[in-house]
Amino acid sequence: MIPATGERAFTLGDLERLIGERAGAMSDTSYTRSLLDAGVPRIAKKFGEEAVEAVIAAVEKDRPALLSEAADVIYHLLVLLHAANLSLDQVVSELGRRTRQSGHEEKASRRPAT
Ligand SMILES: N=c1c2ncn([C@@H]3O[C@H](COP(=O)(O)OP(=O)(O)OP(=O)(O)O)[C@@H](O)[C@H]3O)c2ncn1[C@@H]1O[C@H](COP(=O)(O)O)[C@@H](O)[C@H]1O
Repeated sequence: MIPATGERAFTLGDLERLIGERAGAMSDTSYTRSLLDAGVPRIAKKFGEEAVEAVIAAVEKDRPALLSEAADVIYHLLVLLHAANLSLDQVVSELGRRTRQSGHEEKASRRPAT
């Protein structure tokens, strides 16, 4: 059950559940459903466009725009994961696995030191 505004903090898990629910709606009433109908390549393209818009906002130091574009990026990523049959839990598990070493260590382990 997704909380009403003010009941408790909204979470990414809530958004993932909402996306799963809206996947069962009609495309004329749900943007989520219309994205899913368009397929993974189209959703991936939308995700990329939103990411570029976030990049532009960051480079222009437009914090309100970056906040808004970051929300668009996360929403479209969760729709993309849903379409690819991957869950937020799986992504979080992968992030958890990575906490065993720093990003610098991980990168260094990919190629011989020069
Ligand atoms: N968080 C979001 C969310 N963020 C962004 N968007 C939509 O993403 C779209 C991106 O806008 P753009 O202007 O970049 O793209 P566009 O011009 O509309 O699309 P194209 O012409 O490029 O295809 C807009 O239609 C936004 O409304 C979202 N749509 C839905 N949600 C969440 O999903 C829930 C279910 O939505 P529906 O599936 O539409 O009921 C909503 O209640 C929200 O919680």
